[in-house]
Amino acid sequence: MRKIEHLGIAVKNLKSSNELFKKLLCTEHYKEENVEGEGVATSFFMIGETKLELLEATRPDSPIAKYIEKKSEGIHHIAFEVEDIHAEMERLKSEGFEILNEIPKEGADNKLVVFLHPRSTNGVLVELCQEKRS
Ligand SMILES: CC[C@H](C(=O)O)C(=O)SCCNC(=O)CCNC(=O)[C@H](O)C(C)(C)COP(=O)(O)OP(=O)(O)OC[C@H]1O[C@@H](n2cnc3c(N)ncnc32)[C@H](O)[C@@H]1OP(=O)(O)O
Ligand SMILES: [Co+2]
Repeated sequence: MRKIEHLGIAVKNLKSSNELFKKLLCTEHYKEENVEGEGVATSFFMIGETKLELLEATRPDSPIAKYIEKKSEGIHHIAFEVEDIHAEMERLKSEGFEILNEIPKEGADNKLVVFLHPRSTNGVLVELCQEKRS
C-alpha cells in the first residue's frame, strides 16, 4: 500500500455537501464524476497527498443508498493506492482477507478498484485503487 488515496464519505446531497466541505477545507472540489456501475455521483477534494471523495447515491440499489438508509451519512470507506492491484489481491487473499470483486472494476478519478469485505477488515470497508495505465 503506497498511501491513503481517499476517504469515501456517504452524503445525501452532493451539492450541499460540496458547499459544506468547501467552507470546512477552504478549497473547491476539483472534479465531479458519476460511476454508473456503483450507482454513485462523486466529488473530490484534494488535501495534501490525500483526497476526500463525497458519494451520493444515484440509484436506490446503490451501496451508498443502502448505507445511508441503514446508518446515515458519514465515513463510508478508506481507499489505499496500490502499485499492482492484481498482486495486492493475491497477497491479501493469501492473508485471509475477503475480496468482494474478483475482477478490478472501473472506479472514479481514472482508477481500477477492488473492495474488501468489512467483516475481514475490522469492520472497515477497504478499497484498493490502482491508477489506470494507458
Ligand atoms: C468505485 C467508485 C468509487 C471510487 O472510489 O472510485 C467508490 O468508492 S464507490 C463506493 C460504493 N461502492 C461500494 O461500497 C462497493 C463495495 N461495497 C459492497 O459491496 C457492499 O456495500 C457491502 C458488501 C460492503 C455491504 O453490502 P450488504 O448488501 O451486505 O449491506 P449490509 O448493510 O447488509 O451490510 C452487511 C454488513 O457489512 C456492514 N457494512 C456495510 N457497509 C459498510 C461500510 N461501508 N463500512 C463498514 N461496514 C459496512 C454492515 O454493517 C453489515 O454488518 P453487520 O455486522 O451484519 O450489521
Ligand atoms: Co472510493
